[in-house]
Amino acid sequence: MLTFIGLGLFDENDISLKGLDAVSAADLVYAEFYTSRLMGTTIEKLEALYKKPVHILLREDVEQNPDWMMAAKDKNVVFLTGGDTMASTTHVDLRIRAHDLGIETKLIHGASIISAVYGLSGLQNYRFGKSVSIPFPYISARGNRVVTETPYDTIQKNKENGLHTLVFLDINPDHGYMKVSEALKLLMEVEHKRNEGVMENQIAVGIARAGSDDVCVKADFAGNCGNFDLGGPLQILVIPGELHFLEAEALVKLAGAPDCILKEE
Ligand SMILES: C[S@@+](CC[C@H](N)C(=O)[O-])C[C@H]1O[C@@H](n2cnc3c(N)ncnc32)[C@H](O)[C@@H]1O
Repeated sequence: MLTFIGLGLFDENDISLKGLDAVSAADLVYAEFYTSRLMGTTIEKLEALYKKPVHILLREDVEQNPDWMMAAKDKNVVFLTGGDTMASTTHVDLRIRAHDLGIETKLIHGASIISAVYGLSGLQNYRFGKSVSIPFPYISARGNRVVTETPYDTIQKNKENGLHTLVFLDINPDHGYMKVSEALKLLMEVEHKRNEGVMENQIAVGIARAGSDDVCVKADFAGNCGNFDLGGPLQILVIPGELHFLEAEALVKLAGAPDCILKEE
């Protein structure tokens, strides 16, 4: 049996009791932390809680050579991830691979950043369009710095349909954890390059450290990048589309957005 377990949002105590029982009963424990991280804990703390070793998988172990899962044919193997267990396509792919190998699978869910965003911002889940990820800029083969423009386009398309965009921020071994302020600067860079003037006067919502006691939620105009200094990681960004009056009220009262967004209604 291969059991996929979501660890929740912040530290070792965010796992469900069901999840903890499954880890305690497991013969082998694997985890990946490249799609998300639990910033409030360490591998040592997880191992102390589970009373067994946790084997950390690299991206290639998960996406290219998941041969470790063969043990699940006759053992209880658990696979741990930050957040919920199936919130990334990678994990669905892994489950399908297990199915094709004749391995039985089971899911034990955890709190996800996706639903935490709705609660923390007051933005309603049915008003979100396609989500997007912003990667760190990279240097092309010709030596140019390249800023990916797809996130900007997706945000504009969602906005045309009145929809909000959830923007995941890059976690990268070389660059670290992207912050909301950096993401906004990258979006603004695309905007200036295209000479379009919509982003600056657009409300943005930044959320940092969801699930911790130190959670921070801030809404302001995207042009005020300096007001989005939210402290440490992890961070996530939302670019709202049309605001329902309750959503606008929540952003003003719960996230410090300027009052003028209420007058737009
Ligand atoms: C690709 S998503 C993976 C989502 C995860 N499987 C889940 O269900 O929560 C990871 C991104 O979500 C955001 N994120 C995840 N946990 C977060 C947290 N506790 N607070 C703020 N942002 C978070 C970050 O932008 C991070 O790079």
